[in-house]
Amino acid sequence: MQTVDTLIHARWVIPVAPRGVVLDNHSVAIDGDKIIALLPTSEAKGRYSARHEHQLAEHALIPGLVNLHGHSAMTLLRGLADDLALMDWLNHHIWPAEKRHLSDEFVFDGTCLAMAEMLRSGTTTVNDMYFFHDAVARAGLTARMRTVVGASILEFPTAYGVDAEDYLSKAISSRDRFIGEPLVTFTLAPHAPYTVSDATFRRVVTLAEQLELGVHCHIHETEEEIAGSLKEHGRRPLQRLHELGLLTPNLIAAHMVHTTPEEIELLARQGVTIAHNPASNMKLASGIAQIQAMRDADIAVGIGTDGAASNNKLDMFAEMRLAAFLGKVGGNPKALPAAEVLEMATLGGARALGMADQIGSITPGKQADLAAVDLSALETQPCYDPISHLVYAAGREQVSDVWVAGKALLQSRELTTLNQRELVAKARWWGERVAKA
Ligand SMILES: CSC[C@H]1O[C@@H](n2cnc3c(O)ncnc32)[C@H](O)[C@@H]1O
Ligand SMILES: [Zn+2]
Repeated sequence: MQTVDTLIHARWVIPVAPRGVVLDNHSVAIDGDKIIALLPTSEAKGRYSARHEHQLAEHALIPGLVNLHGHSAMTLLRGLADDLALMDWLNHHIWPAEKRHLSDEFVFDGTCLAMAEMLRSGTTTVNDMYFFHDAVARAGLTARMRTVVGASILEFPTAYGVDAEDYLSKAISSRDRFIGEPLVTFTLAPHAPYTVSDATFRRVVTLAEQLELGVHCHIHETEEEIAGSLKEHGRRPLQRLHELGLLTPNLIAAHMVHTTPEEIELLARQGVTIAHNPASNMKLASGIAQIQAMRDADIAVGIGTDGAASNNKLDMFAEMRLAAFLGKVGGNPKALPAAEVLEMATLGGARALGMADQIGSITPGKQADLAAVDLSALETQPCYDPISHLVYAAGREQVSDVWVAGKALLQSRELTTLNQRELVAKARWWGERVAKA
């Protein structure tokens, strides 16, 4: 008998790679931060003894979900401005509120609140993009959630920086302070083609190459963005970014709602990856991204929630369902089937982040980032196909347990690293200040 840290016995294990596989009555053995074995429960019980053993008799065990595009701290601005188009929402509501209220403390508290919500929804990795990068990283370390800190860069002053040089230097020093933290990594996050100059994009390309950092940017989110670029630059944003050298496999393009067939070919040729944000794209009336066409072109696509002020949930189960449904509204019911959508929400995100060797599937040798979903609820009975239920029927409240790097962060729906009561009290406190101003 080999002693390991944790043994999880599940009714179903859905490893995600290979796509669509459901393993009945299987177990996952974890030692330290890694998955060391995936095997039938009958064999696991004879081969391993464990310090922590979990019987998940009616659960599906899946890789932790990867939220490929978020602005975590915007939980504290949720519900402040709804039913608006993107630029009206940003210019007249969100940017003024961010200018008035953002601080290191606001971003730390808002990000912890978001992480609590995400962990309770089975999300184990967030690819964030916001201001006060140290606060985001500290929240990730506090929650022990896998965090990719998108160090935002734009041209105009905010509560965090004065100009592009200032944001860039803050990005680099934040990244230097957290080097060596296994759960925290950085990307450079130029906000969007309409807020970042050619010169700054060129600096981002050079720095990303020098420091081996990914790049995360909102691109082709609205028709207005494209019209503005044609007027100002004489070309569509994607063409402009291509000429500036941005289009590489290191780029995560968030939204990419409006694309021509030639642009999909270009994205595929350049190896750009996409963060699909179905709820935010619908709520801001931005449009429907051509995800099936992108998948047909072999583009890596992951799924994101965007911020809680434009979604208004941080619920990857809701996003999976919407992604599958939006895939079909063009008339093809076979577009984006459940198994492919689950793959997008896990391995697709991991691929986009360049982390597919570490996370995104239940594979021995990878990090033990896992979520257990209790399918015994009446809403998910009977169960012919757990992948169908995960995408089409289950809700985030059915997530019972979550592990990141082998550590249990949610146990029977109780958070272990974050204090739920404190988070609620702080959210109320911030809410009163925001409502007053
Ligand atoms: C530069 S960091 C984040 C910056 O982006 C704003 N934001 C939030 N959601 C969106 C979106 O869908 N498109 C563009 N910008 C967005 C957020 O409020 C911050 O100012
Ligand atoms: Zn966004």
